[in-house]
Amino acid sequence: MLLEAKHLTKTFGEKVAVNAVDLQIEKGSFTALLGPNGAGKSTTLNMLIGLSQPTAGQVVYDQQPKLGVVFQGSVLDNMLTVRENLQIRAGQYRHVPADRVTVLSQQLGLTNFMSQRYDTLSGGQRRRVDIARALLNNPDILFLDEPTTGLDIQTRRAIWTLVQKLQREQNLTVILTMHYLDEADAADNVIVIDHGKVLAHGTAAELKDRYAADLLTITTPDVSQLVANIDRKPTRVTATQIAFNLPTMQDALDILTANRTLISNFEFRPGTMDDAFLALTGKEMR
Ligand SMILES: Nc1ncnc2c1ncn2[C@@H]1O[C@H](COP(=O)(O)OP(=O)(O)OP(=O)(O)O)[C@@H](O)[C@H]1O
Repeated sequence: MLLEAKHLTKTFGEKVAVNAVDLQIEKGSFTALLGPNGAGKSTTLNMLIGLSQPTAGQVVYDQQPKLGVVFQGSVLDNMLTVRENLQIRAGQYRHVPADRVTVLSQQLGLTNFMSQRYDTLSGGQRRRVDIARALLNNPDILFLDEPTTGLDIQTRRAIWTLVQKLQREQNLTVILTMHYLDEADAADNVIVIDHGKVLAHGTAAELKDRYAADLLTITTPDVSQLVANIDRKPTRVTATQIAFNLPTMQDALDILTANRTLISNFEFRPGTMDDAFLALTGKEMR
């Protein structure tokens, strides 16, 4: 185990921001802390990186791994170019190889805008530079606090591809917080947090299996006959449609085959991370 949090707790006055959170992080894994605004994600992250002291509980690191952190707000200088920013930061570490900035700029696709001032970059370009900055000291664990918030969908995908590539190719351990549920698919380990507590954890597929039923919607000329035929409680019935939450796709196939003649159309949708999140927290992702 590379990193373990035991009963991690943080209170601000009366407010319990993080409540006895247990976490286990394996080397080379990709962990996503998922939760709505105010769930306690950033507070947890800040304790893991040592920026904030837990009120109770502890963070235990195996050996002394090097940490890289991408904060929500950038820590780079707007008035300097990308190259200047990275070189100045590289100079603040000991033992950073002379070609590190060049290597990272190639790896992260920054070469075209190295001479551009940081404040003239697009959101996605900035985020890539922020990630390069966090990788200067060749960290064992990369922490990212909501790295894709505020970016458009294509840029978000590009950032995910990049982070996954770093994880796979360099066996980097990645821990991040996120808001967009569809992106949790990339993680090996999704930890759903709300009100400072871990509500569930597992792979995205496990969470979907456990908390997000598949949805079968059938369009039929005879709703009442179909209701009578099927020995399950529908989740929704209209004049022409009937919908069921089902544990597996096989259940959907059974219903469709047995009622073929009554079906004019159907839609089958596997459970999504949004469904799982809704089931776990009782609220839509904000
Ligand atoms: N320094 C502080 N003083 C008082 N309350 C705080 C402080 N920092 C965080 N909190 C509270 O603790 C709770 C958890 O905040 P935190 O920033 O960890 O949430 P989050 O899950 O990261 O939310 P977001 O997705 O909005 O960033 C919130 O209710 C927040 O208002």
